[in-house]
Amino acid sequence: MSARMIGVIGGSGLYEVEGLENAAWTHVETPWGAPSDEILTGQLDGVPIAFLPRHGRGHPLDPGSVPYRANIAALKMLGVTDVFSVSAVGSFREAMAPGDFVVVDQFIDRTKGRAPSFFGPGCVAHVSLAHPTCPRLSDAAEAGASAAGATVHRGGTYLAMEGPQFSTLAESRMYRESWGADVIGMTNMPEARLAREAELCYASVAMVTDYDSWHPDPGEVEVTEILATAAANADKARAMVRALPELLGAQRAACPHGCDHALEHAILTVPSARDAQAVERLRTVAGRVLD
Ligand SMILES: CSC[C@H]1O[C@H](OP(=O)(O)O)[C@H](O)[C@@H]1O
Ligand SMILES: Nc1ncnc2[nH]cnc12
Repeated sequence: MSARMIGVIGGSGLYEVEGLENAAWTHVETPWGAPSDEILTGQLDGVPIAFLPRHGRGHPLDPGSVPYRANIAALKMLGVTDVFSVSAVGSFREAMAPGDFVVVDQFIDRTKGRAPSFFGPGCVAHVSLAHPTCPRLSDAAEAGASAAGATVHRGGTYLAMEGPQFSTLAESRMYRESWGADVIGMTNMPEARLAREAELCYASVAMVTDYDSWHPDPGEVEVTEILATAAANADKARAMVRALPELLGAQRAACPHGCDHALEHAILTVPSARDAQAVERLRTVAGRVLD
């Protein structure tokens, strides 16, 4: 067993959490720059917790400008072991209605030009991403969201689009009918990839805010509708976060799904061929396998 620290990345409509003991906003600098904002640290029920608003307080960052590598690296550097990502999404399924929560388990990545990896020239690694979310954390997310009174759907495929514009009607129909996506958003990729590379357990809680553009009613996505639904959901999201420490506990057994050992056999570059600067940067997220 080892000490647990819960990380929460808050999406559109969730810019802070309440009730933390010893709450403090902390600046963290990483080899990949500064994260989206300062990180709110403290304890809930005796469990250390770190909260990061993905778009920054006041929402200055669009989905393509979010510093995904710095965000994940900063959480790792603070000692976070388990990451809950909270996001606003459009729904491709009638049954996943605005206001519902979906505990996502798969992704389709349609983002463009975002740095997808901590690794690269000088230190090459290939981690498995067949199962990009952690079932143990997803169990806790599902239980926490249910306890918060949300209607929760367990499992779903999140299509990550580049944005910032919403999808065309043709894209929306294709993602829904041909690609089998269940929800759509703009931020869970490369976030989930990077969490895996940093050996962090990662669960994604998607809060449905709209039916994207495939649905005849209303037939268009309006950001005002999204923000109104996200604001109405924010209390449930905060209640879910408050439930997590008790559900998970302060001590953590190794992940039965191997998230915390994802890099075990992933680094291909032999020590003698590694770039010293790349390795120095990587120590913050992959020190376990580099030291
Ligand atoms: C506010 S509308 C679009 C915006 O909302 C979602 O943000 P997040 O995933 O951080 O909750 C979506 O991905 C877009 O960034
Ligand atoms: N319909 C939608 N498309 C992309 N991102 C979203 N976030 C919330 N609703 C969305």
